[in-house]
Amino acid sequence: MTELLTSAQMRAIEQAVIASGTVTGLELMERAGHGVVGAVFQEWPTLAATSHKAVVLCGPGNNGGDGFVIARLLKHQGWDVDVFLYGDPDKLPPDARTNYERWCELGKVEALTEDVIDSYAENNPETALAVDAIFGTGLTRPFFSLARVQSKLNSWQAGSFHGNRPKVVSVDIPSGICADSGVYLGRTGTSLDQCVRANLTVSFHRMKLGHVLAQGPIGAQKTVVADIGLENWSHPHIPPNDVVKLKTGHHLGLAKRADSHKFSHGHALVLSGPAGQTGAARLAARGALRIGAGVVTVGSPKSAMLENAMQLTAIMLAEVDGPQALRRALRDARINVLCLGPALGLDARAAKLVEVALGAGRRTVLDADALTLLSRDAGIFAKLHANCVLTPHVGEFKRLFPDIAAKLDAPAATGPAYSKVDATRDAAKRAGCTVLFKGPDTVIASPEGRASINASLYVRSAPWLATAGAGDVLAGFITGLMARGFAPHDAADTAAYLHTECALSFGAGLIAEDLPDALPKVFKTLGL
Ligand SMILES: NC(=O)C1=CN([C@@H]2O[C@H](COP(=O)(O)OP(=O)(O)OC[C@H]3O[C@@H](n4cnc5c(N)ncnc54)[C@H](OP(=O)(O)O)[C@@H]3O)[C@@H](O)[C@H]2O)[C@@H](O)CC1
Ligand SMILES: [K+]
Repeated sequence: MTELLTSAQMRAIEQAVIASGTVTGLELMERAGHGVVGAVFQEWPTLAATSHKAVVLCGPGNNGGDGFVIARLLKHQGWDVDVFLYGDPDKLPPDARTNYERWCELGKVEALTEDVIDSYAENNPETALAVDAIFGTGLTRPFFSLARVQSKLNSWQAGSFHGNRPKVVSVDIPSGICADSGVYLGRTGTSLDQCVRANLTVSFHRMKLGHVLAQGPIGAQKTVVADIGLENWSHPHIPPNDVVKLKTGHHLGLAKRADSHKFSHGHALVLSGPAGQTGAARLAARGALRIGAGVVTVGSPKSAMLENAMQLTAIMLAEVDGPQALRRALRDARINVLCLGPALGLDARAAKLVEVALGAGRRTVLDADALTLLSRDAGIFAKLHANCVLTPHVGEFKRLFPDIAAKLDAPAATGPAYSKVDATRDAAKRAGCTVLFKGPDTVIASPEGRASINASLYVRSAPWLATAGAGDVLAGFITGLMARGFAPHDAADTAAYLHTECALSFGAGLIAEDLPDALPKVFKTLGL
């Protein structure tokens, strides 16, 4: 796990460390500049080998201040550096102003206007590096007057000026992206083309939420984090649940004890749909078994018993034709988790099964059709409890929480914009249970405000996961982990992490059946 910070949290950390007297804001800015230059040289060793030409675009705040530091450091290494400033130098905040003045001893500063890039790119084809230090975590509203600068920077990088393609590095976050939401703060209806698209983004201390949410990763392309010496100042006065965690492969708690037996790892019951619609439940059941549930049973309607029996081996089969049968099955207290939804159906039987399952109060994963049933019946929705996990994709989320989804979809005119984390937290609070809101930026939130993200982004990008049945397997993974005793939130974020790892491990050509079977290899990689 690592933390993803908001702008306000980053500012609080920065202010606390400065107030402690251990470091000044100016020193932090210097470290930030060094961090960017170091990251650039590491990313492109040819740039480190000899001096080149760079253009540094500075904005009116401390992001611009970092830009002046970078310009100075490159100049000291023999680079030819041109610097542009958007805004009035006299209005720069103190540390940025100091670095502006230090730069002025080395070179000139020209005004950054809308048309700068056109003429600059025409006249400076040898430029190897463009530094985007226009706005960072302080961007709170769209900056219309520079919209052309951003889009021209993108075309330049794409080679539209005589084929010259400078590398673009964004300082902290691509200018235009809201650091708290990843939302591009642009003119309504403008395209993302007008957000800076970097080749590399260098953030400080921790990634911000905007690096993994919404359009942030499209702008950032690749994000690295520079250490600016704030490590022991993680989050003073910031309540732990306010800090969003990015799931990583550390401390997943997946090892099994040598002296355990199958029932110490729980018994999951996955309810199947009618004949002809049984594959999804079996995918979920296989996922639950592979991830380590001790026993998994598919509860099948009478009509589908033969169909299920012909395709199940290690997974058990029980006839659960309707709500009465489910009540009977639940007399077995060893069944500690239920999974409902994958191709369950949308008829009265299915609705009744969801109602009975929720009434049992056991750990319950609700996916697919079960989510649609919840969105149709407020009475059933009201039965959700803290042991449930909902796993909506964006369409299901819209049906379940239409007002929250509308707020998330509304074009953002100001920052911090309402984010997917905000939306998932609000949804979890309303539902009274854990919500896993799927996407490349899967957000998991619980009613008390805890939130984490599984990012299938950057080097973990897993486009082959967009395949039929992958969601059923994810529901099964969560089910299996809850059977093993994981709390709902932990089960959901660990399952989402492993789901992506399975896709990455299998690679191209992945179909849903491959996901559970990729788990042993993933476990081995994790040292299990
Ligand atoms: N935190 C740390 O530990 C460290 C932070 N560091 C660096 O500081 C950066 C944060 O600096 P920051 O707070 O000064 O914000 P920044 O992004 O430069 O912009 C704010 C300025 O832009 C203005 N402005 C905003 N929107 C606008 C618009 N649409 N159009 C026009 N103007 C607009 C806004 O004006 P205002 O809203 O006040 O009117 C204000 O003047 C951070 O990203 C990192 O790079 C590092 O040095 C090391 C340690
Ligand atoms: K920037």
